[in-house]
Amino acid sequence: MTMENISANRSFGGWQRQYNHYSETLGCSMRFAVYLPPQVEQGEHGEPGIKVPVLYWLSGLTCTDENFMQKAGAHRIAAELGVAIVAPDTSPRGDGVPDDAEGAYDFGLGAGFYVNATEEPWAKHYRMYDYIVNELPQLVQQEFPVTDRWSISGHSMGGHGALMIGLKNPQQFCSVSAFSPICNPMQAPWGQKAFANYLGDDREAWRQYDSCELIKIAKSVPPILVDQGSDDQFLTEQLQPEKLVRAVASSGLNFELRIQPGYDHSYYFIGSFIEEHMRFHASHLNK
Ligand SMILES: N[C@@H](CCC(=O)N[C@@H](CSC=O)C(=O)NCC(=O)O)C(=O)O
Repeated sequence: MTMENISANRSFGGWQRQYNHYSETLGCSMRFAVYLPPQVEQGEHGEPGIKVPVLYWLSGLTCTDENFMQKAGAHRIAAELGVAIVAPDTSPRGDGVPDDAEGAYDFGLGAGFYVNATEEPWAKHYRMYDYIVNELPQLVQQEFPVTDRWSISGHSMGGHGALMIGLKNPQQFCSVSAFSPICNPMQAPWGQKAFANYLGDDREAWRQYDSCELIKIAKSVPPILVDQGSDDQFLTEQLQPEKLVRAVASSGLNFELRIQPGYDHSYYFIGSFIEEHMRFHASHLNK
């Protein structure tokens, strides 16, 4: 696996970098961003750098690897805690990758929904589940000074991705968190559109990617933290956190959902609580 460094910026004593690489899983060139905290270069007293744990961040509809890194304000706290952040793109892209005919923001490019598509013309490239769970972590482990302690978080479509991937891979992630996740995509317009196109009409095939369905059958899951703004414009129709609460009820799982009064769906909300999520993840990554 080879990759090309396309940007590098000093940030809070560490480095924000972007890379291009050819993804065999997705059949196209992909860009991702990584924040490496100062600890990888040098210890506090001049001792050699160390390997650090990783937080994978999955972004929402219309995003690339850049939204979170530029808008969330996570670098300062990642630098303090000694946690690397990896932010992939939200779909395959490039020549030959099909898009929604109308260029809709909620399907196709920028809207991979973190599933492995089985329907044409999507099945060849739209394999974001395998990319996030397998190919990208392998590349990150190979190329960066990181440990095998990983957590996962995300926003909206990426919140769905983080919850779903964490629930399906409890051994791989030390903790899971989400901002404003699409909790029950099988029952939400964004999810129904994506799943019908990527997975076909058989709703049984949708269950494997729906957090509410997965949580009902989960035996052990990593600790989960969810934040949801009470004034989120997508709350009732698309996000439906009450369904997640209902699915978790009486399960005994380590799960907390907090409704944050007055907050909306934007990165101002993420920026307001990212420090708490980073500290939550660090407490589990460093166990
Ligand atoms: N119509 C809007 C919708 C796009 C939007 O709100 N995207 C959110 C994620 S929504 C769920 O996955 C987002 O994170 N946008 C990027 C940002 O930097 O705010 C539109 O087309 O803008």
